[in-house]
Amino acid sequence: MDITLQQVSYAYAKNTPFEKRALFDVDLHIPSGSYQAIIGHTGSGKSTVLQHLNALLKPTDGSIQIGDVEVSAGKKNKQLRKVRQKVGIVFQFPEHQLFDETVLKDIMFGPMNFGVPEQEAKRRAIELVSLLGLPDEVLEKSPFDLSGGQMRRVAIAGVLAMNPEVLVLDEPTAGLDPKGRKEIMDLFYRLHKEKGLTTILVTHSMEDAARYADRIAIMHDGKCVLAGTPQEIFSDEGRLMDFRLELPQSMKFQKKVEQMMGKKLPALCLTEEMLAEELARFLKKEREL
Ligand SMILES: Nc1ncnc2c1ncn2[C@@H]1O[C@H](COP(=O)(O)OP(=O)(O)OP(=O)(O)O)[C@@H](O)[C@H]1O
Repeated sequence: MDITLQQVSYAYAKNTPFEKRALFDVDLHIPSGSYQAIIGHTGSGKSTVLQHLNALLKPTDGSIQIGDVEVSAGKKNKQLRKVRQKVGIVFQFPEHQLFDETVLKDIMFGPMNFGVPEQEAKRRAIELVSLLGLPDEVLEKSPFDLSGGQMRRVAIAGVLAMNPEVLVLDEPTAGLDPKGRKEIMDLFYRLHKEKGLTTILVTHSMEDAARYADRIAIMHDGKCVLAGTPQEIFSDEGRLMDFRLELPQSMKFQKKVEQMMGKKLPALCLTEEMLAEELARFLKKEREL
């Protein structure tokens, strides 16, 4: 399901003394099956864009096409429920939204609320608990008796139980330790690859954007100022600095290595693994000469 923002502008508390314009004429096309990262400094408008992606917010000007549903200013739309079913959002600290007395009931709540039969909702919950690396025993436990990392996984299972076509992730690993972060990010990547799940990641992490995304959009002062592949986005450090952003760590290392060697590596290394491989290839070639 493609998502296209056309000239989207948004103002909070419009027509009040507190009016705050947060988005200005944002154009962005997110093709079905892609992994789109949205990056930008604090207050640049990322969360405001994110809330438009499943029509939690409607543009004050412009329009968004979400699959076959168009959401635009002033237009009443009866299909917003359909959009919310298809576009799942994992908000920051999603465990704050857990509420039911058992993990099983909590995960089943969303799908049953949208008319999925109980047996099917239960089947999904059991499958997802295992997919997220949790033991079966947690199903009958209170979500509030779990560790922070386990609660996060249960909350993610609740979003996945809706079988979304698009998964929107708002800093989904905030507050987790490095191992937990990587496990969760790798899991989302696997779901993206294996199920073709369109994935939209809102993040401050240049590393995650470089490692996982195939497209990156940069938000700056409420505008989408750049969009392209990671190679395109990270090829110009000066431009990134204009938007108060930095290169991913691997590319900073790459620059240091190139300075030490006095030679450039042929490719941009978006991850540390890529840098290690590229360097090994380069040194092998040098030895052969
Ligand atoms: N509920 C709100 N009411 C009024 N202004 C808001 C509200 N939410 C956000 N804003 C303002 O809109 C602008 C964009 O905020 P937004 O939260 O979308 O940025 P962000 O890039 O997600 O920031 P962060 O990285 O800190 O989460 C900011 O100037 C912010 O102060």
